[in-house]
Amino acid sequence: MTLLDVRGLTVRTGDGRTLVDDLSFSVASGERLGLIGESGSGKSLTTLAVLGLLPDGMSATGSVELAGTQIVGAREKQLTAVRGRDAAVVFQEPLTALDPLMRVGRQVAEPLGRRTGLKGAALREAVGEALAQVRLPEPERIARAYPHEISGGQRQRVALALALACAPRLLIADEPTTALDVSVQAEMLDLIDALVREREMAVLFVSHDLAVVARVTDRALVLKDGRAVEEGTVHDLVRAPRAPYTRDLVASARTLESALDLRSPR
Ligand SMILES: Nc1ncnc2c1ncn2[C@@H]1O[C@H](COP(=O)(O)OP(=O)(O)OP(=O)(O)O)[C@@H](O)[C@H]1O
Repeated sequence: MTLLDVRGLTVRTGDGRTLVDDLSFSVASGERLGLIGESGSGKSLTTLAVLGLLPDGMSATGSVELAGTQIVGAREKQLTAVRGRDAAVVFQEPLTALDPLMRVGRQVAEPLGRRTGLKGAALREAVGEALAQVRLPEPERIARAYPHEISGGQRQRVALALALACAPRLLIADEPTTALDVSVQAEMLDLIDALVREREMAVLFVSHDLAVVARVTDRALVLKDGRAVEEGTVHDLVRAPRAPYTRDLVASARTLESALDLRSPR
């Protein structure tokens, strides 16, 4: 069943510049799609348009159907119902999702309580479980902490717990590991992979890094200057890229890889 169906999505600025141009793709329930492209290619604007969160002054045309709701032109009330329940997002910078003045546990308790109806001690226990599920050590301590009192990697796990608290059918992850140290990045990717598998969620995974996309998704759409240049399985994109731009992406990912090979014997 198609969960997200994007047809002819175009995003323009108030002064008429086209930033995303006639983009079409779909994600089925439980499927994982990567959006890949260099900085400025329109990946973030695409994810924001999917959630009806475009910045003021920008407008979307075309069609974005998320679990049967048309997002383009939807009223705020409809959008509020869809966000969280049908799709939740993890951004590159976890502080965009977290309130700096609220303890972590309370922030996770809000959506969790709304969805499950739990209160008091039962809700506190569920919050602890939600934090443990994203493999946070000492979940009770983390629950009592303010966002600035925990590490960047821990904050990103909390942001993931927050997104998962609503049990969304689609997880949108927009460069969720780009701001993290390389060692923490790999753990985060494995965590997303495992949680998505357990919960049979669909994923729209955005990254400029082909190696990162390859780790989490099976299929990817390559974006350049707001347009789709190629779509296919990650396997085919890597083995036999058709568009020159995809070839460049694969070549630069390989250059990085071979730099590692050269260094390893030393
Ligand atoms: N609020 C805005 N006002 C005007 N132009 C914008 C705005 N946000 C993004 N853009 C422009 O739209 C284009 C696409 O931006 P977008 O953030 O979607 O790219 P991206 O692929 O996600 O890149 P990055 O990985 O750097 O975030 C870029 O040229 C960017 O400069």
